[in-house]
Amino acid sequence: MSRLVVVSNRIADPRKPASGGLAVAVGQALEASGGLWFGWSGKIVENGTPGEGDLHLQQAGNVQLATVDLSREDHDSYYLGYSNGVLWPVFHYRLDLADFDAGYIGGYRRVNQMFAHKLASLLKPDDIIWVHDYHLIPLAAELRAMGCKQRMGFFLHIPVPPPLILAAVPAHDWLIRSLFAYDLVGLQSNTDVSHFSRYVGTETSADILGEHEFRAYGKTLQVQAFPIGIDVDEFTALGEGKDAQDMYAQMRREYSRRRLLLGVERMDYSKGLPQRLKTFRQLLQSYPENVGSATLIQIASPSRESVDAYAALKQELESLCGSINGDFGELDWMPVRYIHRNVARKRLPGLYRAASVALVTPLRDGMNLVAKEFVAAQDPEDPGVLVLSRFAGAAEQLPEALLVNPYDTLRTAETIQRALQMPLDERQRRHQALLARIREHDVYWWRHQFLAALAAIPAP
Ligand SMILES: O=P(O)(O)OC[C@H]1O[C@H](O[C@H]2O[C@H](CO)[C@@H](O)[C@H](O)[C@H]2O)[C@H](O)[C@@H](O)[C@@H]1O
Ligand SMILES: O=c1ccn([C@@H]2O[C@H](COP(=O)(O)OP(=O)(O)O)[C@@H](O)[C@H]2O)c(=O)[nH]1
Repeated sequence: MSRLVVVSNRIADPRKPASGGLAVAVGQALEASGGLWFGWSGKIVENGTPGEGDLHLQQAGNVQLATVDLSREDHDSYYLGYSNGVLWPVFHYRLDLADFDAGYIGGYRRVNQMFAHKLASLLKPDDIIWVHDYHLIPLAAELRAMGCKQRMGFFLHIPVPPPLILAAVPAHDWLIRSLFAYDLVGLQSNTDVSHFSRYVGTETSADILGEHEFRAYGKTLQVQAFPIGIDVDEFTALGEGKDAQDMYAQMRREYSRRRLLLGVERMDYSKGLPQRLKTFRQLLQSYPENVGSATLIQIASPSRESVDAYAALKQELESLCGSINGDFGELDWMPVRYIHRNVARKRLPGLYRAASVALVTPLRDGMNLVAKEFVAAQDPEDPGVLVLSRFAGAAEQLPEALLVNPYDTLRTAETIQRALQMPLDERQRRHQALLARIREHDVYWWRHQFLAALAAIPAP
C-alpha cells in the first residue's frame, strides 16, 4: 500500500493537543492511516542562511514527523510576508490589508524550493503526496522540476475569492499555473470551486473540460469541493474528560442565573471580532432585558502578532471591550469577558456546552471548525443555538444554524435575541439536523473523499 505523505506549514504531534483547524484536522486524518508529516519546525534561526534549514526527524506513534527550521529572513518573507501579508488578506477579500511588497515573493519561492529539496530526499516512488494550504502552492511544481512523478494533491483551507480579487495577487498567474502541477486540488466549498473556475475561464487560456476538470500547460487538473470536518466522537469524548467537565461545572455555577454567549477563535481580522462586539452592544441597547443578564465570553487566542494588521486589531478589540464594559457594566456583572490567550482544546467542550448561543460570525472563513465543535458539544436534550455567518464556508453545509450577515449589526442583534428566546423544541430540531450533517461529513469522510479522488486519477 502507498504511504501517505502530508505537507503543511504548521505541523503538530498528532498525539498531543493542537490548536488551529488545519493542525487538528490533518493530525487526526494522518493518525488514522500513518505516514509522513513534513513541515516547518516552528523554530526561527536568528542568523540563519536564507534557503537553508536543518531537517529534524522524529517518530510520533505511526506518524513520522519531518520538520525544517527557517532562517529569520525566510520566516519573515515567506510566512509573515507573502503568506500572511499578501495571500491571506487577499483570499479573505481584504485588499485594503494586503502588503503588496514585491520583495516577499522571493522568500516564498525560496522556502518552497527548500521544502521541495528536503522532502524529495525522503520520498519513495509510490508515495501519495498531499500538500496543504496557501503557504505551499508552488511545492508540487518545484518537486516536479526535480523529477518527482508521484501522485500529488493539494487542499486549500482558505476561501478562493472571485477572479477580479484573485487577480490582485502579485504573480497570480504564476501561482495558479503552479497549481496545475498537482493532479487534484481540493477546496472547502462549491462557491470556492465556482470562483476558481471563473478565474481560469477569464484569466488563463485553460480549456474547461467540465465542472471540475481543467486543461492547461500540458496538464489536466481536477478541482472539487471537499468540506473539512471534525472527529465528532473524539470531540464528544473530550467533553467527557475531567478538564471539560470541570469547565462546564464552573460555567454553570457562574451563569446559573445568566445567559452565556460565546466566541472562540484566533485573533484574526477575518473572524469579524469588532463587528461582533458592536453587535453585542446593539443587543444590549435594543433589548435591555439582556443588561445584567447576558454575558459574552470572547476568546481571541494570539495569532501572527508580528503582522501589523493583527497588532492594530488587538488595540481595537481592547478599546471596544473597555467601552462596552464601562457603559453597561454593573458592580456584580460585566457584559464582556475577553480572553487574549489560547484555551486548551480539552477544556473547550465544557465551555461550548455551557453556552446558550455561539457567535461564529467571521467576515470570511474557509470553513470554521469551531462552528462544528460547538454543535458536537451540545446536550441534545437542551442544546444551545449556533449563530453563523453566511460568509463562513461552514454555512454551505449548516443551513439549520441561524445565518447572519456579520456586517449588519442591527439584524444580527435581532437574530441573537431570537436565538436567546428560541423554544426548546426548535432548538432540539435544529441541533439534531446539524449534528447529523457534521457526523455525515466528518474529518474521516473528508480525508477518504480526497484521497479516493486522488487515487482514482491515473498516475502521471
Ligand atoms: O498556522 P497559523 O498561522 O497559526 O494559523 C492557523 C491556521 O489557520 C488557518 O485555518 C484554516 O483551516 C481551517 C481548517 O480547514 C478552516 O476551518 C479555517 O476556516 C481556515 O482559516 C490556515 O488556513 C491554516 O493554514 C493555519 O494553520
Ligand atoms: O483558544 C483556542 C482557540 C481555538 N482553538 C481551536 O483551534 C481551531 C480553530 O479552527 P477553525 O477552523 O475554527 O479556525 P482557524 O483558526 O483554523 O482559522 C479549533 O479546533 C479550536 O477548537 C483552541 O484549541 N483554543
